[in-house]
Amino acid sequence: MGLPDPLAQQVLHITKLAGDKIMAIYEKDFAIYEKQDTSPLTEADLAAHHVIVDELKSISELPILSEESADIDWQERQTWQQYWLVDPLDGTKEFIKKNGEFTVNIALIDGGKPVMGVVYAPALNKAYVGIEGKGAWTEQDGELTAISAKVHSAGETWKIVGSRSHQSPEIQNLMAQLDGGTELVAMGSSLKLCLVAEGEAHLYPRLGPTSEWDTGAAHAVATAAGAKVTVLDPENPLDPDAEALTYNQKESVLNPFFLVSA
Ligand SMILES: Nc1ncnc2c1ncn2[C@@H]1O[C@H](COP(=O)(O)O)[C@@H](OP(=O)(O)O)[C@H]1O
Ligand SMILES: [Mg+2]
Repeated sequence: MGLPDPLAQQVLHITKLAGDKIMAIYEKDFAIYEKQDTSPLTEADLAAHHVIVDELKSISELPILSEESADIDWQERQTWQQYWLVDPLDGTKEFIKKNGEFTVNIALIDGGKPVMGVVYAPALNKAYVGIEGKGAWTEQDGELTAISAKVHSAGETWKIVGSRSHQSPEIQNLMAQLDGGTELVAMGSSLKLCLVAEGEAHLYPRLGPTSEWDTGAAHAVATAAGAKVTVLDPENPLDPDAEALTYNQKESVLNPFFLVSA
């Protein structure tokens, strides 16, 4: 049985096409690039971007905002009710380090909210899909498995997702406010939000810069799996009334700090 939404099925297919382009470059010996002007990262990023844009245009007339073509006027973006938000290759450090934790990200945003998203990690052969009101799944070798965020229960060790690339005193501070032990789970790219979506972690506090395309798709997966993605105030990191993270509501595409919580 496939996904309960033909559009999501098509988007999943598109992320796979982009993943194939990325893997063809990832599997090369990066040393061959030393004598060229280009880098494997740029080549993989652009190859994925082009296939995603071509394929999305063939199935939909909605505008596309991709990290690789993000110079679209705020004047124009303000007119968008729905659009595709794309990060063709998230986790560039992970790609270069060859640890496999990089992703292809496509989100459908409607009225500032991610309503459908696919995150595909080609090197891990694993995809995450979230569809508002219908649920969230992982997909591996054609097999779909429903996922859901798992709320922390009393006495359990808090599993907190952290960046492989940066740590901060604010995160230490947040961890000090939690009752019970804490364990840090390291992960690269948008897979960090997916860990909360699939119940492998309770919290992902992001106290560092990200852009909207870094989070849109995984945000859709997380919320469809029952998690929350809210704006994080470092002074009050566990505020139960924190507002949802939104998209395309301001000129800058930078996200505020945010918290993903099961
Ligand atoms: N100064 C900055 N401004 C905007 N985004 C930034 C940033 N520094 C890091 N990021 C974002 O954080 C992501 C890496 O996060 P992490 O280290 O947690 O995996 C990067 O994704 P890319 O790898 O796609 O560039 C990048 O988009
Ligand atoms: Mg990115």
